[in-house]
Amino acid sequence: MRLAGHTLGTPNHTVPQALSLFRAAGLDAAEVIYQDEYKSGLPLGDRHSAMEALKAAEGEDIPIVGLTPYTTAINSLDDTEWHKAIDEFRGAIETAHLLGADRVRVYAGSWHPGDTDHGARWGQLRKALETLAPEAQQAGVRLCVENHFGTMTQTAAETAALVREIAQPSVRVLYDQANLTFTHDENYEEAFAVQGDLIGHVHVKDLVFTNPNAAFRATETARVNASERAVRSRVVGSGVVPWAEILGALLQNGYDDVLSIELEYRWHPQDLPAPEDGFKESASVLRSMLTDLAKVRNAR
Ligand SMILES: O=C1C[C@@H](O)[C@H](O)[C@@H](O)C1=O
Repeated sequence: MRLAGHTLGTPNHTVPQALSLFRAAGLDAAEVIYQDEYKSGLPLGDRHSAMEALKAAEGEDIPIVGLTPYTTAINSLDDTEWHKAIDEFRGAIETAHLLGADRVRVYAGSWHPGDTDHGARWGQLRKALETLAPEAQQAGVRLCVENHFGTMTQTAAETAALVREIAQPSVRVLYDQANLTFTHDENYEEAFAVQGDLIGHVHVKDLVFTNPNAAFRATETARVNASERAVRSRVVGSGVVPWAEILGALLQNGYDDVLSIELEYRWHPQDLPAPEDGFKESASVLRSMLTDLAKVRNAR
């Protein structure tokens, strides 16, 4: 497996500074946010910033393997909004190609309690992915639909259903067990049962519950706001997500690729150590879990 740092964890670093931090933390690669006005991200369609990031990535020997747009309007019923969202994804695919990154995160539109027209919005989402899939394929990029609250694929079952409906190799699942855990959806065994064969990318983070019985609620998509949280973010290995077992299940399902460490320092810095320490600790915990798994496998 290759360990990547996600720039969600480095809000106060420019992209080149974040790449240097990831190298110092012992990581192998980077996933970079693709969004305007975020210090640790690449602005939409900004070729110059992308080329600077590429130069820094080559200098640090930390390849940028993924981009993370925050676009949500791919399930919009408004034609202008929908086309704008498609164009944003086209920009992300083109930028990923320029950087040599082979994956782009996809939010399955926007979907919140009380929203209506599920069928029509799902149709727009399908149309968006069917439009973008061949373009992504051509660019050597896979579109990874995340298990994510505030979208139409909060659960693993919904994510798998969408990806199976699209049925294109360039559209895969972005597996995020921490999201599934704090929304009280599938546990890892249930998640693998429905989407284990579809995984194209993985986000790694951890948490503890402050109130395990509180029903999940999020009015936003990019984050759960402070007043709605029933969890605290933790460094991988010090929360409730069973990462050693999940890594074993990933390998068993044939996923031996990037694990992207998503320290949620951008949103919840009070819960986490400074990124310099948080990424180093995460890398060391994950490497030790992987070493233990390799020992067990070799002993068979
Ligand atoms: O799983 C996630 C949690 C959010 O905090 C973050 O903004 C988002 O990008 C994500 O992937």
